[in-house]
Amino acid sequence: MAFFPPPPPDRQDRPRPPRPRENDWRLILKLLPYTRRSRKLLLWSILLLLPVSVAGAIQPLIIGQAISLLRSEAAWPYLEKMTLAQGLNFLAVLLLVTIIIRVIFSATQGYIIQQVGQDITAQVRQDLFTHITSLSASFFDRTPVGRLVTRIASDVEALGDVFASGAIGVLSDFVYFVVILITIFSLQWQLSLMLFLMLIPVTGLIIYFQQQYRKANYQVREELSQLNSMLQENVMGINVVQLFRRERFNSDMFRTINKRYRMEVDKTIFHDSAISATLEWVGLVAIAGVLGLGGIFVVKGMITLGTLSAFILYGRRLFDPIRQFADKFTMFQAGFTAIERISELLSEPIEIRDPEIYQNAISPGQIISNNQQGGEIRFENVWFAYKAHEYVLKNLDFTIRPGEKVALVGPTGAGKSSIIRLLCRLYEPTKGRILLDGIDIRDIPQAQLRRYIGVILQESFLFAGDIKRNITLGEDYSLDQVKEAAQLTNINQFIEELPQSYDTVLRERGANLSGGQKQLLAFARVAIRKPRVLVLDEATASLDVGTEALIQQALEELLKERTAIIIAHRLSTIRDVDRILVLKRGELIEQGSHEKLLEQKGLYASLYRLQMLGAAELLS
Ligand SMILES: Nc1ncnc2c1ncn2[C@@H]1O[C@H](COP(=O)(O)OP(=O)(O)OP(=O)(O)O)[C@@H](O)[C@H]1O
Repeated sequence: MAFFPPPPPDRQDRPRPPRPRENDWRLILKLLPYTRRSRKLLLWSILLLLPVSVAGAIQPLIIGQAISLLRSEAAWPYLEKMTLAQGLNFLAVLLLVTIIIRVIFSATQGYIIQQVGQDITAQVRQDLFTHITSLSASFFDRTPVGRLVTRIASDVEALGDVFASGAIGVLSDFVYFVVILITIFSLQWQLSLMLFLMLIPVTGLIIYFQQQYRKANYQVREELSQLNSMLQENVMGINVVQLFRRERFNSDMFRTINKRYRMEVDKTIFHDSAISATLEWVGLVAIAGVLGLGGIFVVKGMITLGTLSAFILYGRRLFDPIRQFADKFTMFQAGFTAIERISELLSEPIEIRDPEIYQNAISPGQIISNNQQGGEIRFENVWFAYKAHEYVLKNLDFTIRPGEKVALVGPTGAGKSSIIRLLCRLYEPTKGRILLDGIDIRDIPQAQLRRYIGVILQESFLFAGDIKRNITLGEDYSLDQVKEAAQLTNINQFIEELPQSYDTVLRERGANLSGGQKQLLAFARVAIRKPRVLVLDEATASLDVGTEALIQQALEELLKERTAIIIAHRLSTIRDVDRILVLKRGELIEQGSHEKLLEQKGLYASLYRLQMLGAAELLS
């Protein structure tokens, strides 16, 4: 059986309803540490807000003054001292200056903020990657890969958008809004008050639509994760899909999820459009109001036509930041959803940790005395359950001596692979403990533990990249060491016959190699690390007879003076091991040499007889 088991069936279930949401402010606070590195740049972009807003806010005032000049109404005192042409020229230059300030400063601010946004996004992406790769195997049992990919890719992207154009944009809209409010109230309070009062229903609507949009958006992201999971699963399992003619069936399933996704997206579009339309409408009503009330004031001589013109422009500009906020709001809400989902993932506990006090951690080799070889494995009353109370390993208690070769045998699902997963600390025992050379494996740093134990699975994963890197896996080994390992595992000749030898690039998952070649590479990968304990989980099952002969020879070399645990369904391949442990439903029911177990006439003997019978029938 494969080392990493298939996902439990409930994995593809419909998304769980969203958890109770965290307060938006608390979500933003979670991001604050990420801004630390960019503090200076952020400060600069905030400082630029004021000149940009003031320059924007005085433009209607300048236009109003120009109209007052043209109509010979009261204007600013120093304008009245000038001729009409001088006054208009002065106002035109002033307007130009405000435009230039706005263009230059906003562009600079935009550039700075994009940089900060990208920096923060990169940090979050990195943290997520590091965190995800540190999570235990049980987390991956319950989380579809597509969901993780969505979080690292599109959720982080949505977060980046918030920073790149949203966060400071909203702040700048707010500052602009406040500066305009102060300006208009100092110009004419009745008209200003009317404009201000119109903002109250708008705010109410924004809050309502914000909530609706947020809900819909959370579902959109969940459905997108489902969509990606399904896509990923179908691509990974494309052979099965095609061999079993599941194309149409899977396509129908995909259509259902796709439809659900589209329906959720429709909801977000509805709320998004509703808010823009409402704002547009309220903005127009506000201008009509200003015209009506302002017209009366002009007739009564309370204000000049210049001031009224300025107010009409302000009417639009006051709603501009709100309209822009509404536009960004979509992105902002998507960003909040993204932060929520990302922080959910970041707060996923790392269950398997290195010992607290790292310095005190011991490596198994350290305690081996000179006359001892090392590599003793001891399971001490080990119980283990993937799901609470459903024990798949029950009270296992055995010792494997240094250098001993032990085979694990038992029917499917007996718990053989689980034993190995516990030994490598991919999972922790529910009860009991596992000792390596007398040390609890929880006290051994994981890096050392994994170096001490070399595991070869039935199907080894190869990465896209060259052959050498697939053997070294990024560690510091010389080409000679790589060659030596390849020679030991009989794959050297094959590699050297390739056009680029050790630099030959493998496609993703080693798609350009045969199953046997992949397996031989996996052997080399372990051989170069010279582990004390060797674990083979059905490692030779996928090899043809010729390759197996090659491997058998390599194995003999590899197994010399090493402790080894071998899982093999073909019992003929494990006859020569020192001891066979027979498992049934998680319990150790027999142990001994091949001959001794045959004499016992227990489960092993009947399994062996069955296999021999099968082989004889095949031969006849
Ligand atoms: N990730 C998992 N989550 C839940 N249950 C699991 C998981 N992996 C395995 N199991 C269950 O644990 C039991 C033991 O599985 P294990 O893979 O250890 O068996 P095995 O003896 O290696 O089987 P095989 O001979 O088929 O490889 C099985 O009943 C299996 O269904």
